[in-house]
Amino acid sequence: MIDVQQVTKRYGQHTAIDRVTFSVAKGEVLAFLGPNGAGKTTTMRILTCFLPATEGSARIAGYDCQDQPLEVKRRIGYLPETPPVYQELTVDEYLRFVGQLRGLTSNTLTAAINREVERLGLGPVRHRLIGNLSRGYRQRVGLAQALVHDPPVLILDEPTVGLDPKQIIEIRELIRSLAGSHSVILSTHILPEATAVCQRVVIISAGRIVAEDTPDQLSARLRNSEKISVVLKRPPGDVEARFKEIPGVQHVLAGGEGGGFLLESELGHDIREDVGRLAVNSGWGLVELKPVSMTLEDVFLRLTRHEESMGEPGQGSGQTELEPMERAETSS
Ligand SMILES: Nc1ncnc2c1ncn2[C@@H]1O[C@H](COP(=O)(O)OP(=O)(O)OP(=O)(O)O)[C@@H](O)[C@H]1O
Repeated sequence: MIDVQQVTKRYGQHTAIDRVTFSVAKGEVLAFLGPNGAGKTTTMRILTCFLPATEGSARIAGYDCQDQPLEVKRRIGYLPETPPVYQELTVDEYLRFVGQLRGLTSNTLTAAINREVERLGLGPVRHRLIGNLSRGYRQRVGLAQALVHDPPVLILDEPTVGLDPKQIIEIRELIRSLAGSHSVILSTHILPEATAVCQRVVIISAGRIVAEDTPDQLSARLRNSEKISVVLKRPPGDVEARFKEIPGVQHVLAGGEGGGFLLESELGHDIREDVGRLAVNSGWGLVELKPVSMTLEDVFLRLTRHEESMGEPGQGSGQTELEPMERAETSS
């Protein structure tokens, strides 16, 4: 239903997204997960025909976002980060206005408005001015305008930002209820939101897709490698290379201050004895050696943390961040 192939967007010299490729099946809810500035809004804007891609192709229901924007727009509902509502209209008036823009007429229009008012629990406020509504209600009105023409595809950009916990739960439930009947892309920087609401997660970092899977599979991959934490008082300069010589060690990460290292090995390959022996025999001052478990959150942070330290996508260190997931893939 949504097909994005090798899409790149450059703003002048700055590459905002770099060869982004993913697809969303009919009735599927996909999370587009990434930290601020990763390129989520840029991708949403290309899909909704607000921006042309510099390279690559984006298609919705078979129509090209660049060449057939009217056909695409007929088939999508879009909720941008800030809901596009008119404060001086009532909810009813606004939905009527949007419905008419979407080409709905008389009976169909009234039925569509009633359907969305019911679906979004807007009954108590339908005759109130939007400007006087709480942020949660305004967000629901934003969703109602995206749904009023009953599009097969919904594109939601950070739909729960700024809402209170109760409102967040309500909006998430609503999005979940759209699965099956609608194809949805939900852009978010909140990992639990992605895993709670979506059937599949695409993780974007510095304009590149760094992982794509179901929430369960992403977690399962974590269990496919073993990790130990090692702390040394006197690590030598070539400690990482020395650790890598141990059979089964796949990856060594320097863990910040205090001589800490994270070693990853194949599932079922217990490297603790070899690591301990090497550290003790070499006089490195072994003070800690323990297994660690990583959560999905840890992996997300590792996949995306270079965001702060690197700018342009495609310039080097992003590859290092990719390795843990790629390695997990080969061992699963
Ligand atoms: N019009 C623009 N001109 C120049 N650079 C831009 C423009 N819009 C976005 N960018 C840059 O492109 C990159 C991606 O921005 P984008 O808004 O798509 O990220 P995002 O993942 O949606 O982040 P956020 O959640 O903060 O909105 C950022 O580095 C941003 O500064």
